Amino acid sequence: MTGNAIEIDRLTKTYAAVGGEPPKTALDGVDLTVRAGAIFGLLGPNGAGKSTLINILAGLVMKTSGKVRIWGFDQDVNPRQSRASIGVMPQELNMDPFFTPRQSLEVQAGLYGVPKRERRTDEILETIGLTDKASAYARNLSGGMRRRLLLGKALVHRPHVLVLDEPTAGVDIELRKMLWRNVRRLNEEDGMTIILTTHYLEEAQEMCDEIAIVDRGRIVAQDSTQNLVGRLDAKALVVTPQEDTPIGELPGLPEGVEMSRRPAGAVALTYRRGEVTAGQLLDIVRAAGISVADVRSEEPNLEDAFLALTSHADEETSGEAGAAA
Ligand SMILES: Nc1ncnc2c1ncn2[C@@H]1O[C@H](COP(=O)(O)OP(=O)(O)OP(=O)(O)O)[C@@H](O)[C@H]1O
Repeated sequence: MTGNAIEIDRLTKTYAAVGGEPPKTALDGVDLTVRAGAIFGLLGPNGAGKSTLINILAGLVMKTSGKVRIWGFDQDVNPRQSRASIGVMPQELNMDPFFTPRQSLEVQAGLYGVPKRERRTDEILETIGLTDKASAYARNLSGGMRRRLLLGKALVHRPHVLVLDEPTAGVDIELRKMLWRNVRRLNEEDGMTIILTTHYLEEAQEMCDEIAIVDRGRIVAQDSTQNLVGRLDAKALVVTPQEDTPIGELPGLPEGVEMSRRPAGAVALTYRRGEVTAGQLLDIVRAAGISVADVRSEEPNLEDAFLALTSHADEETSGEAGAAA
């Protein structure tokens, strides 16, 4: 497919009231598209609605309203085809302790209606590095092995779209590397579209070519990783003055340059690339009679972008959110 792997229009989910708790709106009008062939990151603070979104894609949670299309198939119109187009590696490790990895993969393939001759159980066992544990009971597998088995189960029906919900939460470095190697290979060699949630921003920055940030049930940003990082106040020049020339006001700062205070009398001047240069800012500082003791430049990263978009500082004090980048 050359178009979009996922198209979501005005998706809402309200969980019904339970035990004195009011109803909870977990998704509030989400519009989201994921390009076929992308490695797409879904980021957001705890409780933002990421799992709800993924579980709706997986067909595990019923949406309240809105449209979901997976690989071109509308979930309401073609539920079987849309379900067959997606594989989900869930967060939790619940699996039947009396199944071996081989049996688990076979049962899963059966559930998806994959004919026996088309099953790729050995190949998947090899991919997830469980060939020598193929006949061990799941209860005897380590946490890392169980997680790999969950990945294997998500692959039995050769889905076009693979969704990974926090795949590397709490796993060791070896397993994390192995998972990412597999994900990259599935994306590059098999052309699989990958959607993942992670709390590790560095990982998202490294792995994903596109990212959506979810906050309180809404998408607050969706862009290429590069643009997302670059579109916030792109750089900050941190200037520390000599003690005898503290920095007060800085007349002549161009519009769009923000000044925020740092420890030891320093200030951070946040500016956008292309609009002004560090040299011009330093000239303005010197023209204000300030002797510069130290100057350094800060590059933004995904964490800055994330914090600026989800910090909610705008509710209390307007305009502070992006100033620390
Ligand atoms: N079954 C449920 N019944 C009622 N409320 C729920 C249910 N599942 C989730 N919620 C609520 O919906 C909101 C979104 O939860 P969700 O699990 O989708 O967030 P998340 O972004 O995946 O968070 P985390 O990163 O902690 O997994 C939260 O306020 C949560 O308490």
